[in-house]
Amino acid sequence: MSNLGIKDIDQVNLKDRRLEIKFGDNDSITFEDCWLRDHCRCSTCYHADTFQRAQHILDIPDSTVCSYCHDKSQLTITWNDGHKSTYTSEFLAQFEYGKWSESRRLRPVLWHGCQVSEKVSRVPVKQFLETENGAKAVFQSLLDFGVALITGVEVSVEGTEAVCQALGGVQYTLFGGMWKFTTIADHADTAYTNLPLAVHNDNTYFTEAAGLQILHCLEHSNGTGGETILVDGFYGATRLKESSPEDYEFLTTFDLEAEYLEENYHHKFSGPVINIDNRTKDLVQIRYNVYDRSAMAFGSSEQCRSYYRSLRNLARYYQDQANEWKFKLSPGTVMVMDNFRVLHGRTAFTGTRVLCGSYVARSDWLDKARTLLLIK
Ligand SMILES: C[N+](C)(C)CCCC[C@H](N)C(=O)O
Ligand SMILES: O=C(O)CCC(=O)C(=O)O
Repeated sequence: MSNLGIKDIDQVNLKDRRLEIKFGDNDSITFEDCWLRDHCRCSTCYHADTFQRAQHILDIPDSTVCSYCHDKSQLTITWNDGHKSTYTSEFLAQFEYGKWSESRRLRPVLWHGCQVSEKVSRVPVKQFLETENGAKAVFQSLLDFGVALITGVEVSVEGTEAVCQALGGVQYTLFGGMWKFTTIADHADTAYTNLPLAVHNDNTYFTEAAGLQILHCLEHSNGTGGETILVDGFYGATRLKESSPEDYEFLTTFDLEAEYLEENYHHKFSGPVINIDNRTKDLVQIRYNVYDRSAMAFGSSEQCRSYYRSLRNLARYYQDQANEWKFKLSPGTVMVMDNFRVLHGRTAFTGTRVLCGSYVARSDWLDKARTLLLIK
């Protein structure tokens, strides 16, 4: 018992078909024999160079523990078919369920109103592109608040593209890769007008909506308006859960259909407006765009009425001016937002207003955050 480090193996007991491992800090983890055999890291079972399992799940023998021995730093099992597996204490200690599960949760910091402006990172483009700390500041701000600003960017599509690439890579959609838009109707969407747009998420009609949306205002001349409005979709959903739990429940389970129609294009997807993680019940994605809802049939009058009641109750939080962060984008500052969380809109405008930007897939920006060790 003496001189044990925190994650040293202290004791191992075999009970039925599971091994209970006690660590130096009195934590204990119980592993099923099938799990242990599946997690054997020997070169027959695991390609250490590609980090992939080497055996098909159907080829892993249903074996039992024949004998085992351990010291502080590792456990070795001899299986009844003669195979030997060795596991380090460090490897095994990661799989305490509560800690493992907690380590995978994202921890968004909910916000409402313009005070978030003081918290969101504003990172000079050179620091973002060339330093690890600059990149970390941008991705941490996206993880915390769902928004980051990058300053001093060259006022051009090319200058913006360099930023989009570093955020995870330009995602190609029907709107193009890097897009530039103004009041010319290049696509069948009100974004391409000077009309106001109430806050929304983009791509509610895709099987997977874009992860990030990047917007850079290249020009706004001879006119007024065109202010950007941002709202934290997780904040409104959380408030709805407190005030009307049945509406929250409805919006997490009812599949709302959304669609995009244009000549030669017809996207359609059905899914909940509020998406939660099955395991933790944490919010994962808000899929909210009142304009892109398709015309739907309902299974019962009760379902139809619940739909209107719950969506309106959520919309009240999203339309509440007290929850808005409203500001004017200016040339040189690139705005990045998490399209799974933050709703964006704009006020009507006059004059010549040109924006450019792109989408980035969620998998691709989370990959950047993970390689920077900001998430597991
Ligand atoms: C960003 N960009 C101008 C290219 C397209 C905007 C599309 C907005 C659309 N109503 C949607 O919900 O997806
Ligand atoms: O014009 C803007 O500022 C935003 C446009 C918009 O909401 C969109 O492209 O989805």
